[in-house]
Amino acid sequence: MTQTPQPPQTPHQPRTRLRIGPHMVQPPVVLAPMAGITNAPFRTLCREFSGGKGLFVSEMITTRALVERDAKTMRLIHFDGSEKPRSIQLYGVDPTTVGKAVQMIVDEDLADHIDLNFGCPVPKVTRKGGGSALPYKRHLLRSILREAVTAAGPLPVTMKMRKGIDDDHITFLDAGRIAVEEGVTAIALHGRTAAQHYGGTADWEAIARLKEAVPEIPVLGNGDIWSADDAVRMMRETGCDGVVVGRGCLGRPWLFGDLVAAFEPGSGAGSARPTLREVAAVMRRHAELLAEWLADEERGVIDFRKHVAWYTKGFSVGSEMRKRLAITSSLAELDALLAELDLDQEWPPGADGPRGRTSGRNRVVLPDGWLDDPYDCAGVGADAELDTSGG
Ligand SMILES: Cc1cc2nc3c(=O)[nH]c(=O)nc-3n(C[C@H](O)[C@H](O)[C@H](O)COP(=O)(O)O)c2cc1C
Repeated sequence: MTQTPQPPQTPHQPRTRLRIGPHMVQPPVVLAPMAGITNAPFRTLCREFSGGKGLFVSEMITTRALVERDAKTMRLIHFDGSEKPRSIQLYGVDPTTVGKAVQMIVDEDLADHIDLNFGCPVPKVTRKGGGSALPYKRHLLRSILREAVTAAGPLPVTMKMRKGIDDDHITFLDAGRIAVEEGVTAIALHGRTAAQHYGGTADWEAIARLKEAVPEIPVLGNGDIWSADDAVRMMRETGCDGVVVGRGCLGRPWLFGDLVAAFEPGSGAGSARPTLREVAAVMRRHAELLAEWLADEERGVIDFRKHVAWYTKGFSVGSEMRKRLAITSSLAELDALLAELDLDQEWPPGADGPRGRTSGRNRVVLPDGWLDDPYDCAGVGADAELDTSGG
């Protein structure tokens, strides 16, 4: 893919490796777990661009569905044979169920790394005290981490969280200390509160503060990395040990190649600027991988539809064609439509920068009295696990 040359790296080269338990992640770049997105096909695409370097976290798996061996969940935990380490993200609200899910992963050799999600801001979940509302209850957080780490044995357990519920109820520093005390291996911090949802800009200063507060373990910074330069800058500015990249990869899996290159000393790497022809080839591959994974071409192509707008962002494709692309249900149909595009278009400057969810929200819906006492022994109902839309 066409590269735009960049100035050489400054002498302040950020660290180039990250240890997650026994796993060396080199360079220290992690694909953020994204429900409905980071399934095995998408991880494969990103790995193809990164040359296999980096860490690629699965979609969020709810612990109850896992222990109940729900059929869809069992498919979601599928890893390609070449994925090493296999990194799975769990979301659970009940310490016992989380422990059982982790035990199952260990006993059945389902993964090599477990990440726990405490960042989900959706009202359906926070209303019950789950997701990003949960770390406010320090004892419950501690119990979940303890059960997970104990059951995991030698498998590293990491956690991913937001800054807190809102600016008046910040939890990440307490949660970080609790995580260290309970033997968590690394922490990823998305520099937003639940109240911010995806609005505003991520607070990288909070990442720096967490790094100071938990010097014992690696801190991974997350939020608003849209280019490889952003990743390098976040590491420099915050002192974090690695970066977690989410929305920047939507419809842009080649960003992973840029990220890896940016950490290769003296690479002078730039950013991939694919033509629409190159983008179309990636779209075709993505749809094909989904069809193979689902063992059903129609379902695969239908699942691919959500990616169309991200892949074509900024290109002159026309709203009519975008609509037609978003209702395809076979690879042949997709091929025919892609062939109709003006494939010689250069990468449009407008396609850099933010993409995916960007909206804010002001109020976090919580259970009655949730904020009264951070140290009570609150539990959270199993229905707080019902939502699977992620983080
Ligand atoms: C579509 C979508 C799904 C997500 N699903 C999850 C998830 O399952 N687990 C999780 O911890 N975070 C999830 N997130 C949050 C991301 O992992 C990440 O923290 C967030 O997007 C901020 O990083 P970014 O600015 O690089 O996108 C999701 C985000 C998006 C946009």
